[in-house]
Amino acid sequence: MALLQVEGLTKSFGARRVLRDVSFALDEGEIVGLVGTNGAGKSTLGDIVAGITAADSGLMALQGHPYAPLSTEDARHLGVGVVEQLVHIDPGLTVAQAVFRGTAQAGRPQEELRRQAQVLLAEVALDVDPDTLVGDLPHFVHGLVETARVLAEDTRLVVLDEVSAPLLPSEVTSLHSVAGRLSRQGRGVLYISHRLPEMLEVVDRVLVLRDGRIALDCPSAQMDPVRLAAETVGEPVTPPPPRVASVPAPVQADAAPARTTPRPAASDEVALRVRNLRVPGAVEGVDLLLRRGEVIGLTGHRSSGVREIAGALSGELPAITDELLLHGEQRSLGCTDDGSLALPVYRPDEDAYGVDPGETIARTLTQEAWGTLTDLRREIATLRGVIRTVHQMDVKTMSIRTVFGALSGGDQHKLALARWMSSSPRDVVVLHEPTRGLDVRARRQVRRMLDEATEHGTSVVVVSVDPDELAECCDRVGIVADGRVARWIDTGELAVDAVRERIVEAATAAA
Ligand SMILES: Nc1ncnc2c1ncn2[C@@H]1O[C@H](COP(=O)(O)OP(=O)(O)OP(=O)(O)O)[C@@H](O)[C@H]1O
Repeated sequence: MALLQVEGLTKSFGARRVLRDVSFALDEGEIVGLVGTNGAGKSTLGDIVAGITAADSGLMALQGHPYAPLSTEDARHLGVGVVEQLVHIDPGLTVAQAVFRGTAQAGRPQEELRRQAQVLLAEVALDVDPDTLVGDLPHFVHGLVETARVLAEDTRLVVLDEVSAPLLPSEVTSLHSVAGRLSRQGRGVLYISHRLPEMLEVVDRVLVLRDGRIALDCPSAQMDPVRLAAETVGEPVTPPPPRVASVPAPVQADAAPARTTPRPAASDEVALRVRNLRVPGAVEGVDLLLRRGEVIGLTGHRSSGVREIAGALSGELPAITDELLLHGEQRSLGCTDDGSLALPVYRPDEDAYGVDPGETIARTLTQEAWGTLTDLRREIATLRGVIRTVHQMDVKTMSIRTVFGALSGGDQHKLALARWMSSSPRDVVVLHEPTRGLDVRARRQVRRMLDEATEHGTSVVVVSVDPDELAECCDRVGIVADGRVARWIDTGELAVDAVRERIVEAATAAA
């Protein structure tokens, strides 16, 4: 008997029919991957299973009994837990209180909860003091706190909605160990992710949600990331084009044969030169050279200093250098005078991206104040621009008057990034995880956005945990360890998966 049986689920939001006829089964001890494009309805399906939202029609059964949860509490009571894509935990709670909130143990003495929380946090490989306030934790940790909360309960089925999205490969491995343990205990896991190569390492079976239906239900052993990406979007997916080398590169055994429209090479002009960058207690002496039109990546473990390097460049952290040149001009760091460097920085997990979630797509993407559009031709051009962006980014919506907050997580991120890229000065920018939570097509679109920006002379520093993102977007990737760049990897003429492997290897070796 299946642990969860789903038959003919449908769900619409207004005129948008998201789930048309979804049927699948998930067995005890099975880890099942759920993939689909942004806005395909993965979270909606996960939310229905977890009692967050109700289906319009269709049936579910849990261990053979009719299952129609009225709320998350109801679902939890029946043995179904969820870690939502956008985790909201009261920042005033301690980690121990957060782990046990809403559970049967919540009323137990604090010291007991503290001890139990420590065990659960170790299980999700989270090295934080249970007395830490949630508000003092970095955002990426919240999903792991929620995962510990699910473990605290006697759940039979767990929905993990993009929990891996902000995690380093080593942290994803720990998450996978948790999923493996759940599976060995006979519990089921519905695992939603856009990080396909990693997902295929842990799931037993993969479901592709397309056009409101399960378009493919396939054992993971018969699937590879490229085919899965194609199944997700319903057409073949070409790898992103490489940078044109200014000097022809020697042919490599793992060179990518099929990439055709290359990104133009960066110019020789230096956009940013940093010598001996130091951030007290975190960065020991980093040299950076960023050419005009170049995209460099930086990655490393949480304590490697990578975030602090980015923080220093954006002027958020006090730092010192022996030399700092921005387009040949001497600059200073970490001070507030006119000569200080404060590179514009984009982060996907900033509160609602600085966007009002109740504002329409049209207004969100329109840079001018709405009331000032008095010239009809300009107004039409502006709205055309909005529609073009929505199309290019493949945003699933019925109208540009849809409010931003009603879009799927990935669609929100795409538009927020497009808005940010078009508004910030096109010079040198820092992007944190520009493709986080995006489907393969949207990732290509972001890559095109970066190509366009670099063609206009913008130079980019990408800070990321995701080896695929770094391999797809960057010309060079610096592996940061112990406050220094331990190694640079040239993505040059290599195939994306070969670059990815090198990044993972180098990052693991440097950790
Ligand atoms: N509360 C809501 N009100 C209106 N529309 C909604 C609501 N929740 C979801 N939708 C719409 O349902 C569709 C599916 O959203 P969902 O979040 O399930 O997609 P997803 O596959 O999880 O996407 P992503 O990969 O971007 O997270 C989207 O078009 C979204 O705009």
